[in-house]
Amino acid sequence: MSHGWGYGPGNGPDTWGEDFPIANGPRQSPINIVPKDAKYDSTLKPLKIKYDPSNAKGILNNGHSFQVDYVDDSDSSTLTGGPISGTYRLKQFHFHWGASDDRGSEHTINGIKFPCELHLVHWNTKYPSFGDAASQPDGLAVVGVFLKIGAANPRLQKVLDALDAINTKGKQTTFSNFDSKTLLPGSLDYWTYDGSLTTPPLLESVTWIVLREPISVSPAQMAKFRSLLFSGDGDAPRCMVDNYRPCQALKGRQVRASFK
Ligand SMILES: CN(C)c1nnc([C@H](N)S(N)(=O)=O)s1
Ligand SMILES: [Zn+2]
Repeated sequence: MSHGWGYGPGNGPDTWGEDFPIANGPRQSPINIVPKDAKYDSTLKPLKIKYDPSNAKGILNNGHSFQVDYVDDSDSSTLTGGPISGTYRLKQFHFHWGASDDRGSEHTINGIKFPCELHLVHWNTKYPSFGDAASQPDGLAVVGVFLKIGAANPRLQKVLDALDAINTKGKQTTFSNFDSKTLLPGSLDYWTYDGSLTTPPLLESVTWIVLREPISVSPAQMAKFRSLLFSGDGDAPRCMVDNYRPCQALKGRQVRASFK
């Protein structure tokens, strides 16, 4: 019986192409960002991010990461401007991280991996739902933020404090009144390129917006991420670590920069 995709030896990123042939497509993510090869584009607008903390609704261990889900039935939490046209609604945010501080991010900078990467997932409201948008080339916009080892980040703490309640796959709990804008760094300078979801179904529908400035995370806070399990209650415990896809070929794509 074929088990679902994951990050282990038998179901990891190198096997995903068996069930999801788009894994070898022309616009796969993540990628290695080489700042000197990125082209400054003066037509790129500043990011405009408006999040309503009351839209936060829950936090879930989905067996691959954990995600904070948002109410997305109105335009109260949106991303506009930047490289995108129109209005994209915040659907959820989640993270990818490593077993040790030398790896964990999905995107890399000059081949350098960060210990963790935050993804804020948005969908284009020109389509009726996230599901419809996810199959369109301009359907999704994901803001990526690197986490760098340093001082403890107080803005992360409410999220990390909720992890004890969702330690195994399928567990969820309410998570309300959280302003995910507080997770962003001071500068919204970004790189952008056309890419994909980094987990199956790997749909090539994402405008990636990767922020240049990382946010901080302490070693103790990283240990909290690593306290989660991929496995469900009653299963043999498997630590949730190294839940990142390796970088994919650029295949001729241009990475643009919003800054000189
Ligand atoms: C269904 N949603 C919101 C997502 N599906 N795949 C996602 C990936 N984890 S990522 N990293 O955002 O492309 S997010
Ligand atoms: Zn992600």
